[in-house]
Amino acid sequence: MADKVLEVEHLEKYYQKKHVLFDINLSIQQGEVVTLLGPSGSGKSTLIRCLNGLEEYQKGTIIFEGKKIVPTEKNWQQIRQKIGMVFQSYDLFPNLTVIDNILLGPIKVQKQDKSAARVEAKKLLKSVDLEDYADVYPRELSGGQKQRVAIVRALALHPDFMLFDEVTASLDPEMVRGILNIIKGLANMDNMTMIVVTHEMNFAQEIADRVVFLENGHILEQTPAKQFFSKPKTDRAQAFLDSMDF
Ligand SMILES: Nc1ncnc2c1ncn2[C@@H]1O[C@H](COP(=O)(O)OP(=O)(O)OP(=O)(O)O)[C@@H](O)[C@H]1O
Repeated sequence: MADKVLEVEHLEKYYQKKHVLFDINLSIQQGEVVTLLGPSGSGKSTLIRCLNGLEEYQKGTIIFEGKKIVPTEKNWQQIRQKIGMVFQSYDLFPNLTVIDNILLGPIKVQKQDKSAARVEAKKLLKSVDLEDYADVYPRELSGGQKQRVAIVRALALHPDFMLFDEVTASLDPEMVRGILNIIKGLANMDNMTMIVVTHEMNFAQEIADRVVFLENGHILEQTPAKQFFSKPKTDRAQAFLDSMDF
């Protein structure tokens, strides 16, 4: 049986008094691609931010590769380096060139060898058709190009686990396919474990091994993707799929 990468048990999350995640239980194996689906406001972003240590949580445990993720404890920065995250909003540093955005983490945080990290960054840029953009600033890039840089920046840290949060939501339609194809390529790599939050149902169907369906902060079902998209277990998930027009 494949190794367990992530184990979430009885997770509860509040924003002040607002209870937003309820008794979340989730177990992900190495190489598994999970899409996290659910209506707007159901808690998808909050859940993956908790998994990456970006949000504190109030109850339960998150164990990543055998280590507990607790944002208030010292070791979480180290654990987090193994988890790559790409957001809807790119979050590139505007005052750094593309290559410096990519190299910041590998060199400053991970202390990778500078010249080797640069060679690898260039290779990764080439893999997303941006080899000529290493020395430009983010403001000179289109949304799709910025998102490709953000993906490369995450990959340069050699993550074991990737989290994608609505990464095509801010993009013009003609940019979306290119980004989805890159993620699809990653999903097909052996041993790349990922959680993808998306509203692109055809894409979710193409890449997912399993669907986790969230509503109002509760996991209503966790179903193999094939089954989910042909006949989900719950009426709520069926209603969600019916509303998605795909
Ligand atoms: N920083 C915050 N402070 C207070 N409440 C928040 C905060 N962030 C999110 N929420 C609330 O938590 C709930 C879950 O939000 P979240 O963004 O996780 O949902 P989502 O499923 O990712 O939504 P969407 O698909 O629209 O991005 C919502 O009710 C939201 O209003």
